[in-house]
Amino acid sequence: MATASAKSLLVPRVETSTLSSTRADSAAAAATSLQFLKSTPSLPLKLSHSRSCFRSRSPSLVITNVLKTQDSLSTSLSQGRDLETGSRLGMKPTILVSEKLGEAGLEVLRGFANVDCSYDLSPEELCQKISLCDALIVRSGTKVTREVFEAAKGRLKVVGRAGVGIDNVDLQAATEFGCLVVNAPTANTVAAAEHGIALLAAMTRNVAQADASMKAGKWQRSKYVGVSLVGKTLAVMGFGKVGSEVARRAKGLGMHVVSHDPYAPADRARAIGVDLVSFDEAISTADFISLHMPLTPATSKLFNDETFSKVKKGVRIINVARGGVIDEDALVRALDNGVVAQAALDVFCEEPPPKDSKLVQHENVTVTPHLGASTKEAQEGVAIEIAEAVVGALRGELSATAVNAPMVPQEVLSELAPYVMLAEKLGRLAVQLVAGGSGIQSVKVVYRSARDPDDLDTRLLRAMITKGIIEPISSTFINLVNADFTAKQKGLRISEERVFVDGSPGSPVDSIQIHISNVQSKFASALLDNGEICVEGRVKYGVPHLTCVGAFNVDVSLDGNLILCRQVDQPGMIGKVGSILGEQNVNVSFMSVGRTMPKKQAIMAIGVDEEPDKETLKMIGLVPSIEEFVFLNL
Ligand SMILES: NC(=O)c1ccc[n+]([C@@H]2O[C@H](COP(=O)([O-])OP(=O)(O)OC[C@H]3O[C@@H](n4cnc5c(N)ncnc54)[C@H](O)[C@@H]3O)[C@@H](O)[C@H]2O)c1
Ligand SMILES: O=C(O)[C@H](O)COP(=O)(O)O
Repeated sequence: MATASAKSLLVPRVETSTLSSTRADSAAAAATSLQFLKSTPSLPLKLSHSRSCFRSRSPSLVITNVLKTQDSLSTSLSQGRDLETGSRLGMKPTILVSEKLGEAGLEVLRGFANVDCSYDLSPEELCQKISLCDALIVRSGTKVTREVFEAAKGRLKVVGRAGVGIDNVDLQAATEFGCLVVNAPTANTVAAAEHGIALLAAMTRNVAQADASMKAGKWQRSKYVGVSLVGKTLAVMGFGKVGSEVARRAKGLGMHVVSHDPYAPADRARAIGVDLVSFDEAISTADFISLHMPLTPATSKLFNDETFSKVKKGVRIINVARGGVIDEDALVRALDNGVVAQAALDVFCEEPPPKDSKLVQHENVTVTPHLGASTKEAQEGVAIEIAEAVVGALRGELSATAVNAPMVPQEVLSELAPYVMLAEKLGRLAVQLVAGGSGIQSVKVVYRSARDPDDLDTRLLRAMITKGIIEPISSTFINLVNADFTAKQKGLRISEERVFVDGSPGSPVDSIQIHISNVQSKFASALLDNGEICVEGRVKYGVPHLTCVGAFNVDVSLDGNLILCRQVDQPGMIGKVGSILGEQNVNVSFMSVGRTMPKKQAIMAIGVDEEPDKETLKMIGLVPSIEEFVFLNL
C-alpha cells in the first residue's frame, strides 16, 4: 500500500523490466515515494540464509523513486521527466560485478538487473565503466577509490562488498557522493575462523614445508618436528565474529585463550572461557597470537618493531585479518632474529605480494593467497547476502548491513515511516518560508513525544529534515548517507530537543517542530515572538499534517502545494480566494483556518493540486484584507 510521496531517502528505487540493457543503461531513477510493500516481488532465489529481504512478508520500508538522473544528480526537471518516463517503462539497473561472485548471488542479481561480470579490470577500465552502472559489487581485490566515485558522475548508488573488510573502499568519498556502501558481514565468519585454525595447525606441524620437501623427493622427519597446541596460550587479538569463533575452536583443542579487544563485552568472552586482557598482557604472555581486528588507521602496522620487542621469544603469529595490521619488514626482522618463531599469513599489505617478498619466501612462514573466505559454502552465502543487500538498496530499502548510513532496525523503520515523510515535508516547508533560503545556519528540531528518549531513534527524522531543508535551496542530492555531511559542509547546524508529553508511548512522536533562527521570513506570520520561524506537524491517520505556523494553529494535510494567507478574520474570505482559484482551474484539495481570536488575525492554509500561475497568485494578493501570502511547493 503506497502512502504519500517523499523524495528518496536512501537511493533511487529502480524498477525491473524486460527492456533492453542499452535503454536501461541510459535510464535513471531517483526517488519520490515512500511506501510499505505488503509483499515484495518474488525473485528466483535459492535462499539459505535467515536474513532475506525478499522472503520477508513483513512490511518493509521502501523509498521509491522518479526524478533524478544518474548522469547528473543535480539534474534539471526536464531531464528528470525523461528519466521518469524511462523508469515508469521499467528500465533495469546495471550492476557491475568486478570479482568472482557465487552463482546463487548472480542469480539474485539477474532477477533484478543487467549484470556485467567484468573481472580483472584495471583502475582505468573500472573508471570508464562505472558511469554506466548503478551498483558495483567487489571483493577485496578491487580498490574503490575516490576516482571511481568521481568517474561515476553520480550514477553509482551502491557499492556492495561481498565480504567483511571494507578497507578497499574509500568510505569518505562514498559518503560525500551519497553512495551507500553495504557489506556481507556474517557469511564468511566460520570459513575465516576455520582457516585461522588450519593455518595454526599447519604452521606448528610444518605441513606446507614438509609437503614441499617430500614433493622434492626428500624424507626429512627430524627437520620437521613441530610443537603442540594443547596447554599453550593463544592471544586472540580482536574478539569479534571471527576472533570469537577462533577462540571457541582453540578451546576445543585444549588451548588457554586470552583476548584483547577494547570494544568487546567481557561477559561474551567469559561465556566461552576467554579472559579479556590488555594489549601488552596478551602479546607478552601468548605462545600464539592470532590477529582478528579490522584494518583501520588505529590498527595499521600495530604489530611493529616495538610490539615485537614485547612478545614472548619464539611466539608464533597467525594473520587471517588484514596484512596492513603488521609492519611486514618488522616481522621479517623478528623472524630473522628468532623473536617470532613462525608466522602463518593469509593476508598481505599488498595483494598479491611482490614475487620477491622476503616474508613470503621466508622458510618459517606459511602463506595462503587470501583464502580465508574461500570455501564453497562461504562464497555461496556471501554472494546471496551481498546480492540481497544491493538489490534491496537499489529498491530504496534501508540495508541492515549499511556501512556508511545508520542501520535502523526494521521495526523502527516501519513505525517511523509516516514521521519520516512528515519530517521531510516540514523541512521543505520551513525553508521556503525563509527570505533568501541559503543563509540558514541554525535549525532546532523539537520532538514532542511520550517515549523515553532512549526509545526514540531520530536519526532518520533528522536526515529527512536536513534533506527537506537543503534540497529546495541547492542542487545537492541528499540521502541518508550524505545528509549530515552535506549539512556540515553548508555550515548548517541542526540541533535536536526532545520534550516529554503525556500521552501514548505507542506512537513514537506526538509532533515535530522546526525552528529556524536568525533569518528573515517571507511570511511574517510564521515568526514567533523570539523571531524564529516555526512550523509544527503531526501524523494524523498515518498522514503528515501541518498543525502550526508561527503562533497560528492550522490543520492541513501536507500534500501537493500549499498557499498560506494571513488576513483579518471575517466572513467570506474562503469563498473569495476559492473562487479566484476555481476560475483559474486550480483545484483546491483542502482548506483550514487558524486564528488567534475571532475577528482578529487569521491564517488560511489552502491545499492546491496545481501550481497557480503568477497572475492567479497576484489576484489573491489583491483581495482586500489579505495582508500577506506565500505559495509553498511541497
Ligand atoms: N582472510 C579472510 O579471507 C577474511 C575473512 C573474513 C574476515 N577477514 C578479516 O578479519 C577481520 C575480522 O573480521 P570480523 O568479521 O571478525 O570483524 P568484526 O568486526 O566482527 O570483529 C573485529 C573486532 O576487532 C575489534 N577491534 C577493533 N580495533 C581493535 C584493536 N585495536 N585491538 C583489538 N581489537 C580491535 C573490534 O572491536 C571487533 O570486535 C577483518 O579485518 C576482516 O576483514 C578476513
Ligand atoms: O574481509 C573479508 O571478507 C575477507 O577478507 C574475504 O575477502 P575476499 O572476499 O576477497 O575473499
